[in-house]
Amino acid sequence: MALPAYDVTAAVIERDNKVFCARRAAHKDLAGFWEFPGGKIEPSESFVGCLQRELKEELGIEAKVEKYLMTTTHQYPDKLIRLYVYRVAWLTGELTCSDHDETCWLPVARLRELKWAPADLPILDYLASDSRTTK
Ligand SMILES: Nc1nc2c([nH]c(=O)n2[C@@H]2O[C@H](COP(=O)(O)OP(=O)(O)OP(=O)(O)O)[C@@H](O)[C@H]2O)c(=O)[nH]1
Repeated sequence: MALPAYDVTAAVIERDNKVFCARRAAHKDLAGFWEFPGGKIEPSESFVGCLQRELKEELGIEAKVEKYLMTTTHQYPDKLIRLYVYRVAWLTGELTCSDHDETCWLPVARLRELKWAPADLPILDYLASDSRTTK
């Protein structure tokens, strides 16, 4: 039987030359793994609309989705994830985390110190080679 497939958006938010990282909480799948904030696209929702909604729900911020960066696909044992990654500017709102159990800001060169969700590893490669991202 075919595994379920999900379209998921994820945000690379940079401030002061550091990237925002969030750890999946104990009640979630992939608990303890780090990820970029975002979530599953709901029916008839746009990718940008999904990301803005998720960032409002999870972090309490209004965000401007600035640029599409990449898509990465990963087959987990129980599902296929297609991750659509965008560079996002944090516009307003105090960043408070309701969905993750830990967060941090790291320069791109240090992102690999965290244990990332396997689907995210190509994103780290992308950021390391992206001239716009501060290393
Ligand atoms: N948001 C996000 N999800 C990721 C990343 N990497 C990755 O493998 N995923 C996977 O993509 C899926 C996103 O689901 P989610 O649980 O965060 O999304 P959601 O809040 O919309 O869904 P829910 O209502 O089922 O909890 C999870 O299976 C998660 O493990 C990432 O960097 N960001």
